[in-house]
Amino acid sequence: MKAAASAPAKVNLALHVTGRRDDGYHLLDSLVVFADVGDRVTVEPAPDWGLTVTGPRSAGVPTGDDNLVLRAARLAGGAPARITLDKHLPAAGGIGGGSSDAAATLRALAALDGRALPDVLPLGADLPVCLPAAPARMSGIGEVLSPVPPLPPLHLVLVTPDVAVPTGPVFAGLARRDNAPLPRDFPAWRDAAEMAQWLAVQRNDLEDPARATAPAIGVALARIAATEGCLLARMSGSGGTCFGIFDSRPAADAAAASLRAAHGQWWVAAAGLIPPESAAARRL
Ligand SMILES: C[C@@](CO)(OP(=O)(O)O)[C@H](O)COP(=O)(O)OP(=O)(O)OC[C@H]1O[C@@H](n2ccc(N)nc2=O)[C@H](O)[C@@H]1O
Ligand SMILES: Nc1ncnc2c1ncn2[C@@H]1O[C@H](COP(=O)(O)OP(=O)(O)O)[C@@H](O)[C@H]1O
Repeated sequence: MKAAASAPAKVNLALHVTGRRDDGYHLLDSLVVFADVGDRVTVEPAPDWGLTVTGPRSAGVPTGDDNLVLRAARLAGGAPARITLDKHLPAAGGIGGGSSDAAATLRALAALDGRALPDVLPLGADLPVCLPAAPARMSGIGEVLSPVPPLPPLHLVLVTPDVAVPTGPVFAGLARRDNAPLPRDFPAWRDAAEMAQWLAVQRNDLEDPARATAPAIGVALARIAATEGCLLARMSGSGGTCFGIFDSRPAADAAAASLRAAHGQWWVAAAGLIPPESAAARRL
């Protein structure tokens, strides 16, 4: 018997850094959504824990105990399983690959034999939001999740220039750590254009330090913004994945095709959002 779960790409539509705790972790205020592209995790009972990493983005992904998939599975407890991780998302890209994989592993193990999903695991600030994989306002250092108004249909183009951007050094490069939070109340956005307008006055405070580390991010943002129909171009997480917002799938597909043609070494994907609370969608 096998069970599988999808690990959708996490996208920080806005990410404000509002402070820093005594332990060095930063306080965040972020609007997080999940795209319908991602990795896939399959589990099957086995005498011992094991991991195989496959797929077009498997190169360089750890295959041992340092992979978040195995760490999450062991910490959650229960009977061991053989885990296959099919990697489609670029690692170290600001779209939560490792955290989303870890969350998908926990969902797949729960589907396999009914074991409980742990509430808290010491596995990274992004894991809590990746467990439900639903749109959320994320604060604290990532552990405080609150609901957001229903989102309008959004079509994204995700672009990872050919750079891996480690998260810690980007936080360390912040010029200010006491930036303003997102507005207290979020409006009910009626369509993609209205949402893009609202997001345009929000920020990703990690963009400047990430661009300083990896200038290709600035190039990607400019190229996405210049595609036809792009309503807004921004960076997700600590980068280097950037995204454009479009109001239709054909517009997103056309932009993705032109970016792919011009930048063969970039990872480019057109995507929609996974429907909130949809377990079926998470099994993509
Ligand atoms: C920035 C965000 C935004 O969603 O996304 P990514 O760029 O990783 O996708 C996350 O907060 C990243 O979460 P995650 O990747 O799980 O981070 P962790 O492993 O916990 O931390 C890696 C390093 O980032 C810094 N860090 C992370 C989160 C946070 N709130 N404050 C921090 O200062 C710390 O230096 C830490 O050592
Ligand atoms: N399942 C995994 N997929 C990708 N990277 C992983 C995984 N498990 C551990 N890692 C390590 O975590 C680092 C950060 O990767 P990732 O979680 O994809 O990035 P980000 O935090 O920028 O979203 C990688 O450089 C890699 O060494």
